[in-house]
Amino acid sequence: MAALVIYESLFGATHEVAEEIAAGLRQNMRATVISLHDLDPDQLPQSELIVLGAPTHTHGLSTPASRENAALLGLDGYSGLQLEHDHAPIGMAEWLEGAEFPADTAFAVFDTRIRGPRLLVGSAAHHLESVLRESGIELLTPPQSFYVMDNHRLEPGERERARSWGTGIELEQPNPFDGVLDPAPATPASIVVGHDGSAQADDALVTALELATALSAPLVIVRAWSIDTAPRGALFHDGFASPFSEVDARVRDLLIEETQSIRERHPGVAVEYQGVLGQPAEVLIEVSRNARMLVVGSRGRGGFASLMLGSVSEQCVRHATCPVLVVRPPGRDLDHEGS
Ligand SMILES: Cc1cc2nc3c(=O)[nH]c(=O)nc-3n(C[C@H](O)[C@H](O)[C@H](O)COP(=O)(O)O)c2cc1C
Repeated sequence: MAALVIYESLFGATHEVAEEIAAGLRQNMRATVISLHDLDPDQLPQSELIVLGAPTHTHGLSTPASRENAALLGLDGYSGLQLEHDHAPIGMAEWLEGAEFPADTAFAVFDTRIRGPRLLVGSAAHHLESVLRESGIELLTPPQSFYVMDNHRLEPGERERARSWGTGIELEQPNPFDGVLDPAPATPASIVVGHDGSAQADDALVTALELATALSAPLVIVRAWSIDTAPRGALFHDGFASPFSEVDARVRDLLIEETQSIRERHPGVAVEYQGVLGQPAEVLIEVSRNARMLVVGSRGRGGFASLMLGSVSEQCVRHATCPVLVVRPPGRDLDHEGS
């Protein structure tokens, strides 16, 4: 999840607020702060959330004339105010006229202004809201104002308020289970084989490849994963939880790597790989729903314990909707195992 806080600021107050809001946002997502004048348009499509902030000038967003007045104030030497930029050719209103945003971007807006009834002092944030609304964009959260004193500096406590407003902006998180409990079903001509990385899964794979060769059938090799069995380092990066689709891809890569030497013995078989979050039997039954056959090892990584609890192969035999072949390890007598 990434947010971009874009601000316009003449004397620095809106800039300060933008930094605090970004610090708050970082509790939940990555956040970058950028002045309107340094913005690279390529940054816009990379952000799920865009927060826009501007100072209130003459009741709304700044205009060329109001910025000129601000520049005079900043240059008079008495006010103690320093301009953020020597030259600020455009303001938020002008920039928005030419800006293009990806359709699914979420927006929030804020301003800095003098404390007082909005009808009297105006609000750049409300102006921003109506400009965005004209383009069909609705805000994620109501416009927010942060107050400056007569000297244009932030009132005490406003930085803290800005930070907690940032923390409170919540994007609707994509459902991490979207799609994952709905793995792609194998085609009716395919043979599906489960592979959990165990020696017995290798045996099942050898048999499945032999059958696929004999029947000229495509093969789907499936590995189910859970939080406990996900590859090391796949669940988090840079301190953020990876989307499950990314972990699926890592599991799939590992599956390709671990089954390569066996697969190479049957170069004529068309093979597809799937890494899927879910309970192994459920995933295998789902993928093989319409398939020609499901092939599983008699035991997976769970060994004896999983056999006692009802092994994957047993659940597949009971519940799969296609024929199931359970491959015994060569030269072993299952009747006497574990006793
Ligand atoms: C030309 C000019 C016009 C302003 N008009 C308003 C106004 O109508 N309402 C208001 O609340 N503040 C007004 N202000 C005060 C600004 O809101 C204040 O300068 C701003 O919040 C400071 O933010 P900045 O440091 O990021 O530029 C005005 C300031 C300037 C320089």
